[in-house]
Amino acid sequence: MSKKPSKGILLINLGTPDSPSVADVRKYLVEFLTDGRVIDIPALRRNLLVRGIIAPFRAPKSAKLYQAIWDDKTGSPLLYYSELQQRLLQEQLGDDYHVELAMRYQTPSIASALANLKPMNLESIRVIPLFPQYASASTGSVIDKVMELMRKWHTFPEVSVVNDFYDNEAMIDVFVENALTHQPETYDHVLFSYHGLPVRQLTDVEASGTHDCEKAGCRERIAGHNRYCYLAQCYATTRLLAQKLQLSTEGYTVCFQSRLGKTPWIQPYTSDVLKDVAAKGKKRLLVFCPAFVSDCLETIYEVGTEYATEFKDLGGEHVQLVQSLNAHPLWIKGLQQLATATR
Ligand SMILES: C=CC1=C(C)c2cc3[nH]c(cc4nc(cc5[nH]c(cc1n2)c(C)c5CCC(=O)O)C(CCC(=O)O)=C4C)c(C)c3C=C
Ligand SMILES: [Fe+2]
Ligand SMILES: [Fe+2]
Repeated sequence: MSKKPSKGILLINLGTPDSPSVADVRKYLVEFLTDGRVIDIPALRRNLLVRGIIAPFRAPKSAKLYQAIWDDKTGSPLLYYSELQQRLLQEQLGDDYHVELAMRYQTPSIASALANLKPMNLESIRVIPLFPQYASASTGSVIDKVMELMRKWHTFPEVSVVNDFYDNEAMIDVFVENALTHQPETYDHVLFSYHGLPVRQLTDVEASGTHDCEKAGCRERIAGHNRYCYLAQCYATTRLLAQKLQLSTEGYTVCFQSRLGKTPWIQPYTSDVLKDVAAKGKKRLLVFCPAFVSDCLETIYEVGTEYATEFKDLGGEHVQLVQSLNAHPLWIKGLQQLATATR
């Protein structure tokens, strides 16, 4: 007879449309982009902008991109790999644990995952937002939503949250192992391309509300004052990867992709870096996307197709995306460590 679980683990990733149809992509974009932590402008303006302009114009274009990465059998790569991670982590943790998966936007929802966990009368629930580096727009939004929903519970198990894991050893080792399958020494340059963010979303990283990455030295070090700065965490992840790969500082560049809108986002932008490295005569690029634990639209399409085409148009020869952590057994061990560690 199998034991009743006493501990709950809630894995939460960003979310993906239910299908690559324009209607489902529009529904996804509306839910995602009307989140005040993602587009951090006053609610009325945000709603008008997203519902009236961004979603109607972006949905048909994004739907085409989703159609390009959608698998006939397994659907969205992000959901496919997230479900695999949930299943494999459950197998790894055994009967004492119950592992749920949720998406911040669309399905499976955080509300449904919590509704599954609530009647289990668990001793503890650990929430693991699947974003290695902390940002208010990603991890912050997940925690906000979980708190909003759990606030209504009458009794609480012991609740804990993993707020970041930018230096997780298993994560670093899997990216390195995946890169080694491509013989990194045969590339002219390495890019570490992270998801971008509007610069203004980093000012509240310090309680004064005046955090400035250049003054705080976020590209060089991570310490108490910039502990929760997304940019500082991206550079810290990069230093660990570069060290393990024995890359010289001239051999790689950190950059930020997926910019939306006209306000300044954190720089350098990946598309500008592609121009720079092409102008320097580099022909073969190896690209890591260490802000994602699963391959998704931003890795498979934006890097693997869009940036690869852009680079070739600039005179480059080849862009090789390093596969994400996906269902790598060592990453499942990394998840197990995040699920069980007390730190
Ligand atoms: C203001 C806009 C956006 C912010 C801020 C933002 C932050 C952010 N996003 C991720 C992770 C993912 N984003 C993905 C897709 C995606 N992101 C935005 C916009 C912002 N993201 C849009 C509009 C989209 C949809 C696709 C498109 O239309 O271009 C994905 C992929 C999802 C998938 O289905 O495959 C991920 C993952 C992080 C980690 C983050 C903050 C650091
Ligand atoms: Fe995004
Ligand atoms: Fe910073």
